[in-house]
Amino acid sequence: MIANAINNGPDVIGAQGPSYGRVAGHGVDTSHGAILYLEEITVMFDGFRALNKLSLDISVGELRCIIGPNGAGKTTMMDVITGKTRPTTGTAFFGQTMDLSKMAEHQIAHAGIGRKFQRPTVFEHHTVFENLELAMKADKRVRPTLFARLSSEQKGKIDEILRLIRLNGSETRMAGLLSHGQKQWLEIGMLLMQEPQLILLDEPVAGMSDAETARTAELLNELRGKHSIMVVEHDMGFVTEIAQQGVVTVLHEGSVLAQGTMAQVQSDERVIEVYLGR
Ligand SMILES: Nc1ncnc2c1ncn2[C@@H]1O[C@H](COP(=O)(O)OP(=O)(O)OP(=O)(O)O)[C@@H](O)[C@H]1O
Repeated sequence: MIANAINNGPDVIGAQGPSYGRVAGHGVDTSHGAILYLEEITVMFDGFRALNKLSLDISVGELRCIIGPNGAGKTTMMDVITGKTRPTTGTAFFGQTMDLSKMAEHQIAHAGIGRKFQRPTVFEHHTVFENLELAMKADKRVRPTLFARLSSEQKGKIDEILRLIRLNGSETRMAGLLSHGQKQWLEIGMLLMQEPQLILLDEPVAGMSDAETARTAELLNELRGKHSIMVVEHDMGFVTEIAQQGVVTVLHEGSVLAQGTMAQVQSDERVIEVYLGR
């Protein structure tokens, strides 16, 4: 199945854009316009339905925000997408051909789904630059060993990402000395180094200052259209900033309760009742 997908060849969109900014490629067949299809996914934990016939599609280049009350199933959904949790029933496809339920976690990561967990996990005893370099070299598609010199193209890519994550000028700082927000940006940069086709961000602004949250919104708005991104977040101000006119999905009790623009879901009585009106 994976081999077939790879044979479909690259599907590079936005090749004029920045080198990290490829929306699709590396063999993901997105010919029907979607990068992710979840269909009727149910996850049972000891008789409890964490996901209940959840169906959701993400389009190529879309920035999708997922909101919903605690326990709605948001993390479980990301666990299904990344192979950490297997669906009890239902199907999950990456592009047209990759059946995520048949792939191991490392295969899914290698196929191009990158996930950032809530807590930053940077290499604290390495510099900002080294963290980005290590992320690039952890990418199995890149051949050189850890000790190989960086090509000018690779250096250019790191510089571009440093600017994007607002850490240019801080490249020689130890990552352990960065603020919480800067560590989160660095980790987003490390994800971008690997050019994932789909990026999953779990509560990226939790614990950030207001200024850091605003800069994170700017950062995500810069990534808009260049990557397919799914963001789970409780901070409604932040979601409003990044959702713009795009689709926001509200999860509740393991399924989609409502879906639409931020304005539409904010005025939906059911959403107010179970989440926003609390
Ligand atoms: N491994 C597990 N075993 C049993 N129940 C689980 C397990 N993982 C999650 N659950 C339950 O499944 C439900 C969905 O949890 P999940 O963490 O996906 O929700 P969430 O929407 O991410 O919540 P939050 O906003 O608090 O992070 C919760 O009721 C949770 O207690």
